[in-house]
Amino acid sequence: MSEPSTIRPPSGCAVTIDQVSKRYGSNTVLKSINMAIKPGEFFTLLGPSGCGKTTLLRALAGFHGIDEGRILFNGQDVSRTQPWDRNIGFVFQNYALWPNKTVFDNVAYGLRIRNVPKAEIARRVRDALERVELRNVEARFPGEMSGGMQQRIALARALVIDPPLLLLDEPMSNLDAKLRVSLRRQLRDIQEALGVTAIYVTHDQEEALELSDRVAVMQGGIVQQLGKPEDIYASPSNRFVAEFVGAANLVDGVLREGRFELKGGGRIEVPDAQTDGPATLFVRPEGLRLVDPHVAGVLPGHVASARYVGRAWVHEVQVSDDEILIVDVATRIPNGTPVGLAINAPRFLRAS
Ligand SMILES: Nc1ncnc2c1ncn2[C@@H]1O[C@H](COP(=O)(O)OP(=O)(O)OP(=O)(O)O)[C@@H](O)[C@H]1O
Repeated sequence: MSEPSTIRPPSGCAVTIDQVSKRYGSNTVLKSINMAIKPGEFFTLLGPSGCGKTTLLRALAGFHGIDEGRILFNGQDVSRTQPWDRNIGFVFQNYALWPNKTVFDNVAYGLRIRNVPKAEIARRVRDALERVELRNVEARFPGEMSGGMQQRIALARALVIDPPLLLLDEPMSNLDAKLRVSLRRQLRDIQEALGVTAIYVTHDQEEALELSDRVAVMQGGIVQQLGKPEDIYASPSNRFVAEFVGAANLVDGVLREGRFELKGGGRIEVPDAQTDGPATLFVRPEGLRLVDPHVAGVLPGHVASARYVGRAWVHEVQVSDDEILIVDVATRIPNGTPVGLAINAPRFLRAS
């Protein structure tokens, strides 16, 4: 093992992932990953099950090694540094609290192994619990507490050592929807107040978009797109990203002289389209408007179905035998009604 190299800058640390690859036998689960995460950034690894996001997070923590590449904290190579010398806070999906230890002992653990004096431990445990808005719970046991409280204790335990880097592996996935939303906000407030760098793993696109400064969308051990939530949502770089980060209409066809001709028939005016040729139209449901089908340049169709999702009625509009587009509308329109579709901001992906 190399000499102890506890990395402890005053606030959030910069994380560089440089050409990192990881194999399990013949299965390469991380393929030359490159990322530069800024100090104090809230950065999310988003992707479906098996894409490699947990493997990457655990490699950052030092829980397992990497086969190629380097991991740098504030410019310092930690690829071979043991987990306890990386000085990171880690929050697990299942909380990983010790059931037979009190809340105090759970939170104090990281300080005790660092030989912090007793009085300071008491103060820092109290401060960490207050930070997650838990008071008078030190003597209780995790099993007596709700899932949301247990996750806040796990967060307090990660933060008590004052880490420059906080790693979180699907920490909300066992909680109900309402609690997830309130905990998200609390987590983001705490992260910003402390200035700690956070790297968060999730398969929940809504969570990723709401929480993050930047998101890396992963699939098959590769980063498909890395950017700000609004850019990834509005301008996905390919079909996978378009479909993974929200509802998407993706329609194959040909661009010709300011019009998009759908493969299955029908056309729509797209005066700003730059190039002609085969293309895939990409538009979110909220980017389509229902208009009079007789207006020139709109795509005619009829309402095939509608379902209520709270914020809107999601309508399916049949525009050809094998093409259905989805559009958000404030009120329900009966099935079979002839409608026209107009596009607010069409974008085109390379043809597939
Ligand atoms: N210890 C291991 N031994 C062998 N293969 C593994 C091991 N851990 C993970 N894998 C494989 O590596 C790939 C990536 O797994 P990983 O857990 O990183 O994905 P993930 O995106 O986090 O998915 P999930 O959300 O389901 O945890 C998967 O194919 C998985 O089966």
